[in-house]
Amino acid sequence: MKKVALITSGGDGAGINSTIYMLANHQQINLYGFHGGYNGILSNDPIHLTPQFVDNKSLDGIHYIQTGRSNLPYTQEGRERLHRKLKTEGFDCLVVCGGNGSQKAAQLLHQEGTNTIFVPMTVDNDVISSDYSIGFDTALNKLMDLLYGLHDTAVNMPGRIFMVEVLGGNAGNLALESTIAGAGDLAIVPEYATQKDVIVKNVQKKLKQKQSLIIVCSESAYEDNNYQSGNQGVSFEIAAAIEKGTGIRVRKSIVGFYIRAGRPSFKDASIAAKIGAKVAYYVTNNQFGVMVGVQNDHIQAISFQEIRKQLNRLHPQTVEVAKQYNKIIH
Ligand SMILES: Nc1ncnc2c1ncn2[C@@H]1O[C@H](COP(=O)(O)OP(=O)(O)OP(=O)(O)O)[C@@H](O)[C@H]1O
Ligand SMILES: O=P(O)(O)OC[C@H]1O[C@](O)(CO)[C@@H](O)[C@@H]1O
Repeated sequence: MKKVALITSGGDGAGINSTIYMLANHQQINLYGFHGGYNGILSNDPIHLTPQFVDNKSLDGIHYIQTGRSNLPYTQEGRERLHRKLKTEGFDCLVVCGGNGSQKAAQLLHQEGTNTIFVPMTVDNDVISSDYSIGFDTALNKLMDLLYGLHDTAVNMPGRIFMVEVLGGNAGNLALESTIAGAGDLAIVPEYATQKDVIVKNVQKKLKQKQSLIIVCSESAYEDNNYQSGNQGVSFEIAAAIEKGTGIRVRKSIVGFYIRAGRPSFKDASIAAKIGAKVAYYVTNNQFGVMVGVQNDHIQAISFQEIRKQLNRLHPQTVEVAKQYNKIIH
């Protein structure tokens, strides 16, 4: 039997319960979760995630384990405390589910002696060296729902410009993918950060071709690129410039946080469950220091040493289509 500690860290992502469910149901795994990210390992009692505990709840929007952001792993001293606690409690390994920051901390802990496995989970879909992060598809489905409504109201009451601001951290994946799938007119993304006056000219040009426009703006799509995590409202500044340049009032929506949770889509539940089964395989075969993510449509483990240094980029085919149809300014 392996005694496994599990945390989620950073923002939540729909589907992660399916990963936990598969681990909890493995016959050779005794699974414990700590609420509150890395800090929770020290400050919270472990919750025994037995098959009975996780039964019938794996598709819930509320996660078995609460996530959090923590200062501890940034310092050697903080990490020492984590190592000591996990060792004292007799854990064979730590499974961390989260985004890029959480991945970095997991790598450090592993290097320093705690057996660690990492699972990519963030609506931003920007985890280094994984093509997919748990939670992205559910978030996109929620954005699609908003876009269905905007298209309808755009017909019912024509002649409007809609501006939608979406999460995404430093990555434009949510904004760009929802623009292409949701028939938006323009995506404003940090990877193609643009001056406001250029955006206004682009909008003026588009208004010569159609009456209503839907613009999807990433929360970090700031012309000066000085975005800090958690900032919201950049779309209001861009909307103000568009109003000035076109004389048309912009109807704004900051979508915010409801896309981050909820019941998982098929894709998220499916990928998360398969990742859970693969993590169980690695744990029970004593193979640690890996991220179990997605590469070329396959659930695969990649060693921490192989993880590339550069950030994930937007999907190249989506960018190609966006450029071809003038849905990003490049
Ligand atoms: N450079 C780092 N060194 C050590 N630990 C880190 C580092 N960056 C982040 N962490 C740890 O990981 C936690 C989560 O990181 P962060 O806030 O960057 O979110 P994330 O994992 O990238 O997820 P999300 O995409 O949801 O924001 C931090 O609160 C901290 O505990
Ligand atoms: O929930 P917090 O700490 O405000 O963080 C917000 C950030 O987390 C994310 O939702 C990723 O989890 C980003 O898209 C966003 O910038």
